[in-house]
Amino acid sequence: MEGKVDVLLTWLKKSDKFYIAPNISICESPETGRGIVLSHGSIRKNDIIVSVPSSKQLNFHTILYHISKFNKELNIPGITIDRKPINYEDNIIEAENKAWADPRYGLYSELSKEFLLSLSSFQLVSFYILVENFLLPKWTHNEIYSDWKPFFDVWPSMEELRSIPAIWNCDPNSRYHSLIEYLPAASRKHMARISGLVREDWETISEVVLKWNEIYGSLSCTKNSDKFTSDELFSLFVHVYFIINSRCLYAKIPLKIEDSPSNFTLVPYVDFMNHICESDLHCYPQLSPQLRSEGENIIGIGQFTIRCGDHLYDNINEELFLNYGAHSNDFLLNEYGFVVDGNKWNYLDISDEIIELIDDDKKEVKTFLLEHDYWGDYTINETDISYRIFVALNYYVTRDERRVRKFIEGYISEDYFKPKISSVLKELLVSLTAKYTKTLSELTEKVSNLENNLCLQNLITIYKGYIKILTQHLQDLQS
Ligand SMILES: C[S@@+](CC[C@H](N)C(=O)[O-])C[C@H]1O[C@@H](n2cnc3c(N)ncnc32)[C@H](O)[C@@H]1O
Repeated sequence: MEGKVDVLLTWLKKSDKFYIAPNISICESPETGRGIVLSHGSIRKNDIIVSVPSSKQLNFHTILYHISKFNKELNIPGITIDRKPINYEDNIIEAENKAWADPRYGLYSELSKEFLLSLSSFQLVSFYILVENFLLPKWTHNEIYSDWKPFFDVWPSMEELRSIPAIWNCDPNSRYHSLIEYLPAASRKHMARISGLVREDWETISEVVLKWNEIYGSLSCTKNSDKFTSDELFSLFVHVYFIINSRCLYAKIPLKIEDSPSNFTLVPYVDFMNHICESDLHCYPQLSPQLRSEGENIIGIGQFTIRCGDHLYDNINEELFLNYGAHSNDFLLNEYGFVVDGNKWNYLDISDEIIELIDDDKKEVKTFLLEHDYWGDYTINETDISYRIFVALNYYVTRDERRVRKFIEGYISEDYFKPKISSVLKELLVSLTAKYTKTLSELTEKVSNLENNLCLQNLITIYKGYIKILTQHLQDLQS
């Protein structure tokens, strides 16, 4: 990887707008992959760690710009190449000549402005990466590579992404499909939602990808060898999808402001930063708008800079971190494929268990809770049992509409209901603890029989986190 990082830096340094602190470097570990570390000296508050020009980022705008290098009719003022009026005949001859050398002239010219603008960021970025990183080298017998190759080459392999549950579910080649049954309910729901998005996005772009694969893969003289099978293409798409999902950084995309999941950019080198649970302490991102000088072609959305937060980095080899958000282990596992021991943002979603307990035949409890907007979404974190759980149990146990309403309105405190609901609550927490302890021991036994157990270890960490939360509240109830 060291050589690939050097190539990446050489590529980035071609832009005089790229800056990198002289005292950082890349480290690599089997648990966290690549990360940025301090190599000497110190880095203090507001120091710039790395700053990447707009033109070196991959996002909805820069991709449209690059496609317009090949598709001369793609014209979106301020985003695509600012062209002089074109002579159509010359243009066709030029395109035909170039198409022999680089298939992108022909292919990207097939993409209409309407089609491109109708795609979400995820769809356009994954489509573009799939073509540039995988299809182009295959079709051209490794003669033509994308300009983004130095960036692509430092991304994780599919094997490195193996602990993401939606990959176990979507990728027909995944060896971890059997682990799905051990996913906690929250993770299972999250996995199902992401799997749905993967399939939806594939549905949208696959028509063009499969068609191009047919046409260009068949031009070869080496019998079909340049064609991917549709399963291979889908696997590659899944790989690309999770590279994007685990590395994208929030950034406003002017063409996609209304579609919040589309507001992201991929930023080389910045995407080596690993996550830390503490928020507002470590490094932080800044996006400065593009300044346009006269006659200059503007590419992209703005310079992306990472600065040092309050934490002083002054230990050699100390890792520089970014906080990806206040995320629980269920969230981190599903979006990024890792978990953190003792993650303070962990919580437990016990909606299914509470609903099973309180949903009586007459639907009396459900009707009351629905009417007051307290049906479902019942969670517990390290410090609190959610107010919603108290409302639900208070009504389930007492059926005292008047007093529960007053509790909802804040006129009656928890102290009135606590003695009434404590045995039901305790029973529930005890049974959940027993359930998770059983799953934990099954997983622990399984893990000892497996060579490569990262995926199982992650699940074990999640269940240990749940048991810790439950034990804490049981102790509180006992005291
Ligand atoms: C934005 S990338 C960070 C760079 C990444 N380590 C690499 O090798 O390229 C996010 C990925 O890094 C890994 N990662 C980030 N923070 C981590 C952490 N605290 N513990 C374990 N893995 C982490 C996960 O694989 C995650 O999907």
